[in-house]
Amino acid sequence: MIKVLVVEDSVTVCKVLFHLFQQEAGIEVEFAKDFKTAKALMGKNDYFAALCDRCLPDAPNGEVIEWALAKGIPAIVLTARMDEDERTRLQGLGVVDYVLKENRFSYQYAVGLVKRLQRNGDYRVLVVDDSQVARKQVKDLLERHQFQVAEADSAEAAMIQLATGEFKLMITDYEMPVINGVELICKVREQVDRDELIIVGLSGREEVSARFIKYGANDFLRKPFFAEEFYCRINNLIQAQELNQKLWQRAHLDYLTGVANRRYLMTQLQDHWSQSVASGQPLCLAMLDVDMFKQVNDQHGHQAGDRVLQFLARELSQSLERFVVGRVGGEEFAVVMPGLNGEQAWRLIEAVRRKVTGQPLQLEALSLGVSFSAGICQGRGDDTIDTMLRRADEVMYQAKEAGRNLVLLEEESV
Ligand SMILES: Nc1nc2c(ncn2[C@@H]2O[C@H](COP(=O)(O)OP(=O)(O)OP(=O)(O)O)[C@@H](O)[C@H]2O)c(=O)[nH]1
Repeated sequence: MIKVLVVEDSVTVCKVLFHLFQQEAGIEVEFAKDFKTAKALMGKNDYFAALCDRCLPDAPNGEVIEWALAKGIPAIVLTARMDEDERTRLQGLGVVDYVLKENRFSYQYAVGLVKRLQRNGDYRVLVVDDSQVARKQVKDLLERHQFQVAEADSAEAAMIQLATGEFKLMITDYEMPVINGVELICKVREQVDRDELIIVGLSGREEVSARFIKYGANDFLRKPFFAEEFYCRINNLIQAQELNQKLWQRAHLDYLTGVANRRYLMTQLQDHWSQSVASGQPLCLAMLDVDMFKQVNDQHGHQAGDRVLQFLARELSQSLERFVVGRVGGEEFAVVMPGLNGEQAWRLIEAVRRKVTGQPLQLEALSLGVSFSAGICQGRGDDTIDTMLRRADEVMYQAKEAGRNLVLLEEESV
């Protein structure tokens, strides 16, 4: 939970912001109607950010903004008017942004900005430039928007840092000794695609801008650039990437449990099977079905049934981190286990069965015992993914017939 302070003397603006913040989980908002109250609150509370009215009865010239910044609180300015001089002055002070109090979209933008800053805190950015002064300028801008920033003074140093795979964004200059920014992008793109790492090129040379994009940058900025444009571009790129990730998740993951959906599991199974055939490494497939699941729904309701599915999916994902877990039907899950032979796969799934049956699921006052039956087969030379699925399914039904709460390995896979 983060705490945000709104310093604003207009009751209407406070009401609108209160309403908008209330819809956001994880943000607590406090209000101060004047500079004096704001100072007292900032003195005793830790604020993640402050939305500060530029003109208050007891602070008509943005004094509250400077006060918040001096306390290390990121400040977003609320203002009725803005001109070029004031914009430059505010940027110089180091504010996050300013919001013109025009309409409800302005306030939505302000609330969205707080959420953006909160998420930015999880993102690492690499700034690549041989000039320390230029690196510092970009780093300062990024830190103002809460990004975690690392620096590299050459393309070679950047490649080493990028190998950690921790970065969301790289901002690179063009002109650097030995390897320039465009060459760096070419090298990076051999390993990491546009969805995994956003790259922005910086250059004062017009002809370089297009080359940045052609060779794999997501965007570029001409130097010298305005801080406001810099932030708009970076935020847009990150929002687009977040949206892509959301779309990817919707297309590939099961909405209820968060594990792979049927289609994604099938493509993963196909890929792993092709690799297994090519490498000669074993591949096992397990099909799991919750026992007496209809009874759970009938006796305790559909919601309780959903909780059982979520519980099992969580247990499977946690215990089988290295493998692909998917929900392939109502109460049916599958696990793709490359590199394991039948015995090894059986031991692993059996360990999960013991763990699941050993800890009843607590649903408020209700304690629900959950168990599953599973069938495992190891891929053979003449298999397709369909024959593997059929064989694992058949063994799973044998486990059901044998009394449930049982993991069986296909005889031929022993
Ligand atoms: N809560 C919930 N139930 C689901 C979902 N999808 C399928 N089901 C239910 O899963 C149940 C499956 O029941 P059955 O196939 O008869 O199997 P079972 O009761 O688990 O019995 P055995 O498999 O023989 O142990 C049905 O009642 C479906 O309505 C879901 O997403 N949520």
